[in-house]
Amino acid sequence: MAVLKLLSGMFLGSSYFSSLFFPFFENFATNPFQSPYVISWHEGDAAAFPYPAFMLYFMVAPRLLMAPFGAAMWPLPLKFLLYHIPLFVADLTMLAVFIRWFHGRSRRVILLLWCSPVLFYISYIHGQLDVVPISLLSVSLYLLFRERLTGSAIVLGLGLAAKTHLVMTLPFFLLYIWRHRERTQALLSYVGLVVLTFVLVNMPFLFDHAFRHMVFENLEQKKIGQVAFRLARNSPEFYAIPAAYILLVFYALRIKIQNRDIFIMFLGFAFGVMLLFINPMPGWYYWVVPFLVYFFSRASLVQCLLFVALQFSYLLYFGLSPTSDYREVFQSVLPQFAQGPNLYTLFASAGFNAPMLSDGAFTLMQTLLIANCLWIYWRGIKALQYNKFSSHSFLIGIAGDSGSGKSTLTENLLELFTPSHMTALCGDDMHKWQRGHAKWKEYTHLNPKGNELHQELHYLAALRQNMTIFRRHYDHTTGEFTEAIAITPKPLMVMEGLHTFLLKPTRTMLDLKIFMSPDEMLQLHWKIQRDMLKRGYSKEQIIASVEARRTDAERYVKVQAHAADIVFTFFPIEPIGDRLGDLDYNPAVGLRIMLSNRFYLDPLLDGISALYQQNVKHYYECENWQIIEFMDFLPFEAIEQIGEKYVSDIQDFGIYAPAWKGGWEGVQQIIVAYIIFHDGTRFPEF
Ligand SMILES: Nc1ncnc2c1ncn2[C@@H]1O[C@H](COP(=O)(O)OP(=O)(O)OP(=O)(O)O)[C@@H](O)[C@H]1O
Ligand SMILES: O=C(CO)[C@H](O)[C@H](O)COP(=O)(O)O
Repeated sequence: MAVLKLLSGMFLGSSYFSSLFFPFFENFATNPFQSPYVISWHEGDAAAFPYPAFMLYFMVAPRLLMAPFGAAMWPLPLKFLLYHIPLFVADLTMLAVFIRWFHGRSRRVILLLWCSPVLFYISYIHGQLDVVPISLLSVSLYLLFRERLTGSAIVLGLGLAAKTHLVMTLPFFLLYIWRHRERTQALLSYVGLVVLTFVLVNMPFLFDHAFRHMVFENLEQKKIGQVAFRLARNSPEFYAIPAAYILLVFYALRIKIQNRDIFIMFLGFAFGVMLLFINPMPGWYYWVVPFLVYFFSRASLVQCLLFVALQFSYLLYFGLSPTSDYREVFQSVLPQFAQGPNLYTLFASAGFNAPMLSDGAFTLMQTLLIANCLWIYWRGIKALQYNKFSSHSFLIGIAGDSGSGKSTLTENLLELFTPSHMTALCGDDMHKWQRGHAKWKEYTHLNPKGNELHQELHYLAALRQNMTIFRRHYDHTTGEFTEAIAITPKPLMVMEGLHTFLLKPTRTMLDLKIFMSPDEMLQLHWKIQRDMLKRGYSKEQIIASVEARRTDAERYVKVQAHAADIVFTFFPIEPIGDRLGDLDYNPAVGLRIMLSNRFYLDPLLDGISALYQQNVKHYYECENWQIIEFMDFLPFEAIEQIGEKYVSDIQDFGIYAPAWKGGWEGVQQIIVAYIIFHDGTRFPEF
């Protein structure tokens, strides 16, 4: 395919390429210190090159590099080849981005994107340059989704400096950044960098009247104002395309661009609007096809037929249109054939109704474009609506005794789901009194009487209704409460504490309940280490406090295990003995996971067993439970591989580089994430 593309680029090309772009590039290549925009302008060729400077530099780079090797005298096909190398590089770059996005679906991406007949025709037969800005757009998006905002802004600025149409994407970028960062400063720096890059790249030409006229006031842009109508005879014109575009931006504002799919769907729509309303140039379809590929890469083969039909109708229409260049593109290899009448003229002279054929093909193409857009709408928005996180936060409760590993698990979940998708609340914030208060002699921290559990219930109910709450925090380093801080609901909320499922209504409200129940000695060992290092207690104080709270731990904390959906039990592989509390002793541990038998985990467990034979034991116990035991530690690479394969929904959720951990912490992340995204949580308790 690569060879075919380059060969085609060498020998074929419409007059756009050969009569407009090619002489323009040659002007610049032979005289790089004189503005080719000014030359074309003086020669009356105002439409020669409607693109800003980055497109010029990028397209002419190989030709300039080859200048010392006599490229000026090379035969035409070789020069054409030089000018197609940048298109080829852009094409390959976009393919690389898509392959990164769709791990495990590279064959489909290669088929739909790299082998797309429409994209092939546009770049290597017709000779339009749209692959360059679209490829830069895909790189900018790639960097954005990896949270590399600076790189993304610079590449978007370069994209704008390749084709100004890209400015249409900017509002969607900003909405996405706002959704993820919620900082005006992030927006301002992003826009600033985009504009700065654009200005710097174009600086050598910005003061030319010729450049400004050719780039900012060209015929293509004027087409945007062509679709207009007057509501009354003397009323002003109503421009349909800007109106449709503004409505689209408002729609994006309303539904909030929260993940990659929705973002890309809006870009597809924004360009789709242009194509639908204006009689499109062949190259314009480059603005929508890659976004369709994005969605069809994950569709069934039957659904892909819709996309195939669109491409077929495109080739049909641009073959039957009165301006078809299907013969003209052969001008440098078969000049006589190229000058012959095109299909439209042939049909007309053979007595067929050529205008009707052409209009019919146009109608088919545009209808299929609408159908394709509706399909990606369904894929992007409807999937979001069905998604369990769209209407209210998904609440995860984590309960367990002091030092049982609640905060550690919460931290690992927070790293995986990121603070833009998850917020954690700590139950200790609901203690009634600060450290040292006389009441703590009457009640232990494990006694519900020492905690505002009903207030916590109100907080949870408010968050569930998407309301912001104001809540103080208990600072363990000072033993004091902080000022109340605002907590806004996120799609995932973790509530961790000693009594998270003690009240019945709280239990009912939680979507997933996790109980931490490590081996007693291990828990004591962990608690001693943590409280000595982080909370300033001595080993003796800690042991005395655990003893004093033992009855309350049994009565109020451990009883919650029966209400859990998942119970994690860590145990030491060897007895801890007299090394209890040694700060430098980290005992090797195993993990036993007890889960409600309503979760269907076989696909995940079979997958893990296939990867790591003999590692997983899975069995059912009593009437409510199933047990998973891992025989061996799973290294980071294994967790990452399992996560990629079995928790791929995390990408639809907007997390494209999940922070998996190795070992047991990774296993906990996998189990929790798998259950969140899979059907287990869809079934209520019967
Ligand atoms: N999976 C684990 N592997 C190794 N160490 C762990 C693990 N989980 C917890 N620990 C150790 O136990 C200590 C206590 O854990 P953590 O702070 O998460 O408990 P907690 O239940 O939140 O306690 P508290 O309710 O008192 O705040 C941690 O400092 C950590 O060193
Ligand atoms: O049980 C506890 C945490 O779950 C703590 O003992 C309780 O929060 C009091 O903390 P501190 O000793 O730092 O004042």
